[in-house]
Formats: sequence, structure tokens, C-alpha cells
Amino acid sequence: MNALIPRPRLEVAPGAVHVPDWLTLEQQRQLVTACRGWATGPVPIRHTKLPGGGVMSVRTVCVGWHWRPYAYTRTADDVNGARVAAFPDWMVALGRRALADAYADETAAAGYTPDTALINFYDAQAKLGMHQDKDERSSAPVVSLTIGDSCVFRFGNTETRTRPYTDLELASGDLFVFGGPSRYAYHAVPRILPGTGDPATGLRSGRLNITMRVTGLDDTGPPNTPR
Ligand SMILES: O=C(O)CCC(=O)C(=O)O
Ligand SMILES: [Fe+2]
Repeated sequence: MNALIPRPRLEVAPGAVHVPDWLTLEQQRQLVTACRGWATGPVPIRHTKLPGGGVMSVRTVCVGWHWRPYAYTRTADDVNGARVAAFPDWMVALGRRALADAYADETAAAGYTPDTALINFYDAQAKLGMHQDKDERSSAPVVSLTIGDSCVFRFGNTETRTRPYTDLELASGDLFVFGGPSRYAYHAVPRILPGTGDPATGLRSGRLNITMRVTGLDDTGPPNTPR
């Protein structure tokens, strides 16, 4: 995004904060490289199959825990059965800094230990419908990062998938955190804005989105079976 025109930090709703231009270009490059690696394996990036028979237009690969509708598991049983890549410590640190900067709350940040990330790739046509992130058993905040093309991000309310909602643009390097009273707000990506990314990130086209979350799961209990 054009650094000459600074965009303000904005609290879209209580607990939902947009921090524009949060990642440096170098951090974006490093994240693109890391995501490229994860996209190739152990579980390849894929269009998630929906229980009704459809497929998502977004392509997704996970680290830490594998998400599929509507459960987290350690192995990608709907893809190739492989165990997902480990959630790296540097990503925990990045998630903590995101929380510290979005909420200006060092205590909340220190207690934040994300253990899964969904890495979404959107081509120019991809979109994501209104949904809540509710497959986690923890209500800890979701940390979202954008790299590449900008998108229209729709952030709604916790009650309905309809209005009231706010449409904002998430651009390369932007951070968006939603937690507290906004943790279960409906949200969507109705549109990608092709050609808005800077190829210097390493991404020639499309949008990369990384959401870090706390699953609230461990490996000792009964298997987390799909509902
Ligand atoms: O791409 C985005 O900005 C949001 C992704 C999202 O809502 C999700 O993966 O649950
Ligand atoms: Fe989501």
C-alpha cells in the first residue's frame, strides 16, 4: 500500500481493530516464502470440500491443526492423511505482537498462544461468504494478516449474517484482529481487487490471508470428531 498516504488505525467494532500497514515489506516476503513451503506439503493447499458437495473458491492450507468443515484435527484426513506442519514459534511471537499492537494490551498479548493458522489464497475470482469462526473451543482473538491484492472485507455483527456490517479494504501488510465482543461476529470477503498488490512481496497476483487462532484443543483427549 502507498506509504505516502497513511491510513488510520480503526476500531471497526468493540474488539475488532484494523491496523493498516502493520507488516514491513520484508516480513511480507518472509511470510510469502513460508506459505509457499506449506502450500507444497506435508498437506498440499487445496480447495476445501464442503459437506453439501460444493468446494470453496478459496484455497487453504493449515499449520498446527488442520481445519475442515467443521472441525480441527492433527491429520488432514480429507486431503492426504498427512500430519500438518508444526506451528512455528516465530508465528506465536508474531501473533503476540499483533495483539499487543491492536489492543495496546501487553498482558493480553503475553497470554496469547495461537496454535493453528489457516492460510487462504484468493485468486481474482475467489470469495468467502458470511460466516463465524466458531470451530475453536477457545474464545481467544483471531489475528488476520493480508499480503498481495487488497480485498473488500465485510465485518458484521454476532447475531445475523446480514446488516449491520462494515465494508473495509484490507491491503497488503494490514493486520485485523477480532476478539472480545467481536470474536463471533460474522465476516466475509466479497471481493478481491486484482492488480492492487505489490509484486515485491513475492506474490505476483492474488491475495494471501493468514488467520491465527487458538483451537483450545490438545492431543490427549478424545478425537475431535466432525459435527
Ligand atoms: O481472508 C480473510 O480476510 C478472512 C478469512 C476468514 O474469515 C477465515 O479463514 O475464516
Ligand atoms: Fe473467518
